[in-house]
Amino acid sequence: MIGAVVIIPTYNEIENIEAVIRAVFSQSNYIHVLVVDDNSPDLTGKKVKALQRDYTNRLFLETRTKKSGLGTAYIHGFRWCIEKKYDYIFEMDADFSHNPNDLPKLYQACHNDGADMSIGSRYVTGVNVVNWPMGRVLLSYVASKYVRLITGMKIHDTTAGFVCYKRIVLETINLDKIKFIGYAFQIEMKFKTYLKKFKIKEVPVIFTDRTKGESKLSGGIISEAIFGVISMKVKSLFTK
Ligand SMILES: Nc1nc2c(ncn2[C@@H]2O[C@H](COP(=O)(O)OP(=O)(O)O[C@H]3O[C@H](CO)[C@@H](O)[C@H](O)[C@@H]3O)[C@@H](O)[C@H]2O)c(=O)[nH]1
Repeated sequence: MIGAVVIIPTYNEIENIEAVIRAVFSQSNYIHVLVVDDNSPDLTGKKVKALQRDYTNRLFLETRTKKSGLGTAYIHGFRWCIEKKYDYIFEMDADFSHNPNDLPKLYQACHNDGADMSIGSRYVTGVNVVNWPMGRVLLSYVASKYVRLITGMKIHDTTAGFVCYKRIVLETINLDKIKFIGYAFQIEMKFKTYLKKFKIKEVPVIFTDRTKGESKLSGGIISEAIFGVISMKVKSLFTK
């Protein structure tokens, strides 16, 4: 996976971070990792610094002062990766809900199969989610259908957070104008990619709920997604 970097946003992921970094590096001798940590009180960032000795010039850490949301962590990471001229830029959770073994499939969709954005999708063939409580599966599945309906995007998993972008996509989208921070951030990135007519390909994956640490999902994140999608669609109609 030459020219590829995986951005891993972290907040209190001390129980997962070492294993997930090692699992990513085991996929390829060329892949790089950027961790964007929000000064986690459990010292996730310190752990990453210690691991940098094992992965010189391949493992990077950006530390922000405080918890500021997943969306802004990714925007911070995107800017860093664009400046460093990586060709393929991944989004991946730290908690193994996204399986690092699927990284090559996402890379291949962009590198060999002509996609500009590939999405590790839970809903291409039914519902491929393991260990999530039924309420969360339903929320996520219904949210994806709702977003598809409102936006018109032909994507099954619109809130997916396991994504590979070609750099050109992130250079084309105006990152200053991305305003959502939670699930809605994932929807907004896909919508802007779709509006710019980039080629999007969904790659089926199995999403497995974390066994260590805690989800940062909150009520605010859900309502941001519900109302944000409508305002995003309405704005797009006026800016055509
Ligand atoms: N730096 C930083 N990282 C964060 C923050 N909030 C969450 N993260 C990191 O972002 C990743 C995902 O966070 P979770 O809290 O585990 O997310 P989730 O609820 O399981 O949501 C996942 O599924 C959603 C769709 O169902 C996705 O929309 C979402 O992006 C994510 O992949 C983890 O690595 C977590 O540490 C934050 O404020 N700052």
